[in-house]
Amino acid sequence: MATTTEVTMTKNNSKPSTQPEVQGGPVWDWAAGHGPVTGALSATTGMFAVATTGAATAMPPGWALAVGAAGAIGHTAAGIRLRNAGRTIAARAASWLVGAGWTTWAMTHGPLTWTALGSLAAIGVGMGTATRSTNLYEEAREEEAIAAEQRAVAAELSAERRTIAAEWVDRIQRVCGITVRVLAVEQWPTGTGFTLDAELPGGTTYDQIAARAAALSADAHLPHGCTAVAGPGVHQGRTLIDVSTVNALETETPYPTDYAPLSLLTGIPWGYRSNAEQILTYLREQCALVVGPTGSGKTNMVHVILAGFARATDVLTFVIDLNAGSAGLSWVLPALQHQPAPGERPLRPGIDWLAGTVEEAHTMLDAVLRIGHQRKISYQALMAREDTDLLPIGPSIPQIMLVIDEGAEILTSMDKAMKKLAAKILEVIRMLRAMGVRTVLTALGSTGSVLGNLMIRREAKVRVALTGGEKEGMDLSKLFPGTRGLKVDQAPYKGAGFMGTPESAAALFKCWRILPSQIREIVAATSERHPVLDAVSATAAGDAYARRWDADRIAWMHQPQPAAPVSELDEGGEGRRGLNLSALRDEREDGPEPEQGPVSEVDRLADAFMREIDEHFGTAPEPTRRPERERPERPGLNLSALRDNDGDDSPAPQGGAGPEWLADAIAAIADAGSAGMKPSAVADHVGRSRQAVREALKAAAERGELVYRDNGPHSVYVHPDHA
Ligand SMILES: Nc1ncnc2c1ncn2[C@@H]1O[C@H](COP(=O)(O)OP(=O)(O)OP(=O)(O)O)[C@@H](O)[C@H]1O
Repeated sequence: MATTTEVTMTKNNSKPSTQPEVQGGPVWDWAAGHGPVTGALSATTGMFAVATTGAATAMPPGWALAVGAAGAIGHTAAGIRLRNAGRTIAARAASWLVGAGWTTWAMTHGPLTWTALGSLAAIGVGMGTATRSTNLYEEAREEEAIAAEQRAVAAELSAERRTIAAEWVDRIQRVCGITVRVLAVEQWPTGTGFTLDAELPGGTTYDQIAARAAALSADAHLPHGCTAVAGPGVHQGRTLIDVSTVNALETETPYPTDYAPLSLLTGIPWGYRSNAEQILTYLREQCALVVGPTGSGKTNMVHVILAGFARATDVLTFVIDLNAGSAGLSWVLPALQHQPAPGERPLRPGIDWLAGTVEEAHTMLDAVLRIGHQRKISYQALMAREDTDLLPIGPSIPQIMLVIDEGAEILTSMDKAMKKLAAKILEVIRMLRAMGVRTVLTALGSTGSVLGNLMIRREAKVRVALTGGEKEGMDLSKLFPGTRGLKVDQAPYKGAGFMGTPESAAALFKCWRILPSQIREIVAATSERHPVLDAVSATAAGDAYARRWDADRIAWMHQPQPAAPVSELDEGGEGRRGLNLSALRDEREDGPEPEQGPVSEVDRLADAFMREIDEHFGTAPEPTRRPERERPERPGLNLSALRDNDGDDSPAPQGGAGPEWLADAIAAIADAGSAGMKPSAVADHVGRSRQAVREALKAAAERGELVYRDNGPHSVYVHPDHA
């Protein structure tokens, strides 16, 4: 009767055999399952064998009946445990009983008669048919059970969605006085919130809801850092309301380690929204402005921006960082210090040009302007052929992204030298959009004077405000005009803030954290990927560009970075930091060779680096003559790197208002926010006599550059932005 067991277990017994192969005979697989036909065949042959053997050996017929009854009971119990359908259990029990009945009858009347054989055949066919039918029925039942389970989950989900929809319809009605109809609720895959797709009542616009974002968030008891932001829907009568329920901005997320190639045309990621969606910037025609007070994560963000440009195959990045070049250095030094193994190509820096001084910045901006003008002339035919008024940017004609750290401060500086620089930056912004030169400016504060500039307002629509918990001087309404409901305290985390682009409305965002080790990895990973400046541009840029990695131009990069204290600088003159490169050059060329063993080693390395770069990558045409020595410029005033670079208390030789250190003093006072600074603290900061500082600050207040807050011995000077 063992074979009948196999018939009834067909469905659950279909696993492939794991029995080891037996050598020397037919393989008898006891674990193999049966289909309805083989099962019935196996059962009937088994019954026939038992009946003939039993008849021949005079076995008591009751035994077969007893075994059949036991099988029927066992299978009924097993069927119940497996939750088989009643009809399946009945069919299997009946198979056992009919089989046992026939065997008993055949043992009594003889199995070798036509009647016995005929009835056995009929039983076999019946068993096969019944098994097939119960199997089909069980499969159908199983499928139906799965479908029912899915329907239950869906019903539960849609019940949850319906609850959310009803709750938000009520809330919007209560807080905004607008009755919307929610058409869909989509849960974010990250599990950190949901989006409502709502239909607005006639004559209502989504910004009426957007303006009440903070009130909606409070009404919904959302955790800190979570928002309910209404944005445009598929048409003007619909709105999408993003509701974040988990604060994704709180956690520090490392820069994604997939350093895959990017293109300026398909967007460069700068960070992510509360729903973990990446924010792409499209900078073919747009400039960008990143505002972040000290400690907000601005330097980190500049590195993330440079990482994106380094990964792009159609971008060359020029960096101006008068703060001792600190933002750009991390992208140059890994290449400069790289010791290629034999046969290995030297690394190219992650940026294509770094200006750490005012002179170098002028050289760079002049070259960029020449490039732009020459591109306009030389690429006329190409643009006509391509039927476009925008230069077709790509790996063969790369876009130049000019990243200027604290660039907004240069633009608003009152200093004469800075004004000259500012004029060139503005010319680049105004003239070279079509020719593939765009800028990213950073600013310490969103001062009215930065955004008061029409050019910046018009050209820099990609805007970022890193708040990092800082409230002073953070005027989001100036940076994101027309967007209401943004509050600085929604993003009190470093690297978090608000970001808006023409494609993505201003809302909360977070920048990835990028570590120096990742910068080194990206420099290595992208070294072979950077485009080469097109010949037209390289010729226009001339020696200034071709010799940008010359030893004398990059010698400062090897100087110890922390600025020397004022006293040292004043005493020796030797201690002047790497900012004034021309000073280094002059000493070597005009006077006796100074005792600078390490510098000559540096020169040697730098020369080798320059040779290798040109040899392997041909980044620039070989210059035919030494560049004219440039007239040293007075260093600028309003940047921290230049703070200690002054000479004395006398007025600036250019006739600028106040002594040279005044801009530094004003910057420090601005940094102090609404608390302001006492003249004595300013004197300590700039290392000047109190008397001289008092007079200069007073004069600045009279010119309107500072505000004097009279409070007896606690009187302070406050920057107009914070007054
Ligand atoms: N995206 C980020 N995620 C998490 N933490 C960050 C992020 N960005 C910056 N931080 C933290 O904030 C600190 C300051 O960052 P960063 O130096 O970039 O700020 P900053 O605004 O440039 O300040 P400073 O002007 O003083 O250099 C970092 O050391 C890091 O601990």
